[in-house]
Amino acid sequence: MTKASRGRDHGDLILRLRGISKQFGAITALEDIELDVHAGEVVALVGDNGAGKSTLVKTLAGVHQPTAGSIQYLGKPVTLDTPGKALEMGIATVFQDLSLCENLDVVANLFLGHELNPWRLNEVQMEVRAWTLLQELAARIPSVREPIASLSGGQRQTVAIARSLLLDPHIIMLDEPTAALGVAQTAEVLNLIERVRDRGHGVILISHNMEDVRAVADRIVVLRLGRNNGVFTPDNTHEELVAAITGATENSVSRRTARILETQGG
Ligand SMILES: Nc1ncnc2c1ncn2[C@@H]1O[C@H](COP(=O)(O)OP(=O)(O)OP(=O)(O)O)[C@@H](O)[C@H]1O
Repeated sequence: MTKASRGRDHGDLILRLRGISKQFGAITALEDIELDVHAGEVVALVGDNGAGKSTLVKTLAGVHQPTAGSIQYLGKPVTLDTPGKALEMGIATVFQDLSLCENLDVVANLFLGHELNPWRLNEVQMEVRAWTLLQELAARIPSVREPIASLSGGQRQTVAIARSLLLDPHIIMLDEPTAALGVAQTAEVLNLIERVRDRGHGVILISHNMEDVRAVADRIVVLRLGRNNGVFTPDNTHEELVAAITGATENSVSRRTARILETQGG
């Protein structure tokens, strides 16, 4: 679980996508996508409905195979054939449905699917490990013996994120982690994302909420109609982001660009 176990340093390039395209029959979901993710950074992936965010995440999660392009992972070209392979290589995904078992407690959910793990932990060891991890993440879970059904939306998201960290992934992808959460719970999840980043994981955050994105992202990658449409930082204005997302031509960015061109033109 330690950083050293995967030999990762903040700033290391973990993932590099070049020219990634994905066709579903006649539909082009992704075209010529570029994306870099470094250790210890939060890259937000934003775009309107149908922009290709889910397709890109599923491609990295080993669910979809790209039709064209290359994926470099830790400096080597890789093929992510299956979800199992992506996970094993250190690319974890927390999908929107969270895949938690309502009737099981936090410990059971954390270790669900890890039955074939090398640790072979007993109940007590699992409980200790669950507590340690949640404490490291400063997660506000009342008790690890609490069934998921009694937790809030933010706490469920926390459990799902903690579970994905058990195998110490290099990359963790979060699909709309704050959707349907209230203000306080959203703040809790955003804090958690920062702590995940501080542990040196590369975080890919999909969100429709620009406030959340601007609060935690180091870089904001905009997709539009399946293509890259700019890389921004939280220093960019809301209008600039919205313009890139919607492709609006008459907006502050286009006006500013026009002014600059006019000045340069004399
Ligand atoms: N399995 C599939 N078969 C056919 N077309 C698909 C499939 N999955 C996605 N698409 C299409 O690919 C395009 C990109 O969809 P995708 O779900 O990746 O967008 P998105 O940015 O995640 O949108 P949303 O925010 O609505 O989830 C859309 O036109 C969609 O209809």
